[in-house]
Amino acid sequence: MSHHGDADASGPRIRRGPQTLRGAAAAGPTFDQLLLRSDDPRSSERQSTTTDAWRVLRIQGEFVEGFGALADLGPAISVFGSARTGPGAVEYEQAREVGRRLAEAGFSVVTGGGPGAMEAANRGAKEAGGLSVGLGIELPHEQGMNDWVDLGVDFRYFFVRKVMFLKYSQGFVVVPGGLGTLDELFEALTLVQTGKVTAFPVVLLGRDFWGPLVDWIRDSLVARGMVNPADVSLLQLADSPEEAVDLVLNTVAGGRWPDREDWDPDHQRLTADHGFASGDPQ
Ligand SMILES: CC(C)=CCNc1ncnc2c1ncn2[C@@H]1O[C@H](COP(=O)(O)O)[C@@H](O)[C@H]1O
Repeated sequence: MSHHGDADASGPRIRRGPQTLRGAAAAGPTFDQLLLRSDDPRSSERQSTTTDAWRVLRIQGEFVEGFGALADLGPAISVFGSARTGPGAVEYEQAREVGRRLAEAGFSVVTGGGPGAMEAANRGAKEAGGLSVGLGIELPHEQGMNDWVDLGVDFRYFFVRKVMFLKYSQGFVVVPGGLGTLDELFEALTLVQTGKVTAFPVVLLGRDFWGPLVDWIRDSLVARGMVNPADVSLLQLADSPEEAVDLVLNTVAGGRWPDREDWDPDHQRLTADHGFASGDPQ
């Protein structure tokens, strides 16, 4: 599935939806770039309106494809982390162990499908015989889905993809990462804080890395009344992959790890005796 090396042979490539573009053809923008750029005020408004109306249909289609591909996923946990954490790094091995332990517990492992910590978690899941899922994103000069993804879905739009992480997993494990990782982490926290999703565990693996952020949230944001103290308790810190997986699964399961019998496929959630409400963003 990987196309590593292609870029060296024929120059950088970009993916635009189903298209792979190289050379002169790769000069164009991605779908996200097209959507998010402001209109040139001199261009005709009518043309922009027409283009965006069509774009809405494409966005709808992307939701339909994503929902269709993931509907039968079963219990799943998403793992987020840096795209730049390479094999051999402590964080890479930790993400791999998280993937492995989740798979051994019967959970599918969902990542952004890219390199680094995403690849590591997919790898751990696949090595343990679990279902390894990648929700990829079209990025300029992106390398493509990592080799350890069994079920891969590529998205053109970041926001559509983010809905999929929330809707089809019952908790997040977050290993060290940068802006992309922080975005995914804070989106989950905001949705829980505002009641858009409930009972959604978020576990941060790596106390040294995440501790100062959690301290800042508590000492600065909570102290100034900008964050409700109860919402900080949504964040759980873990020192090891084993602890991270225990924390996320115990929270999902209300103390007992679920198995497939406990899964209600019609509602994409664990059955009521687990106390698991919904991972479905409104
Ligand atoms: C080497 C490189 C930048 C590759 C980019 N390739 C990517 N492919 C898929 N998801 C990604 C990629 N970059 C960022 N993300 C998303 O943002 C998070 C990582 O961003 P960051 O490296 O922490 O900020 C991941 O959990 C993933 O969901």
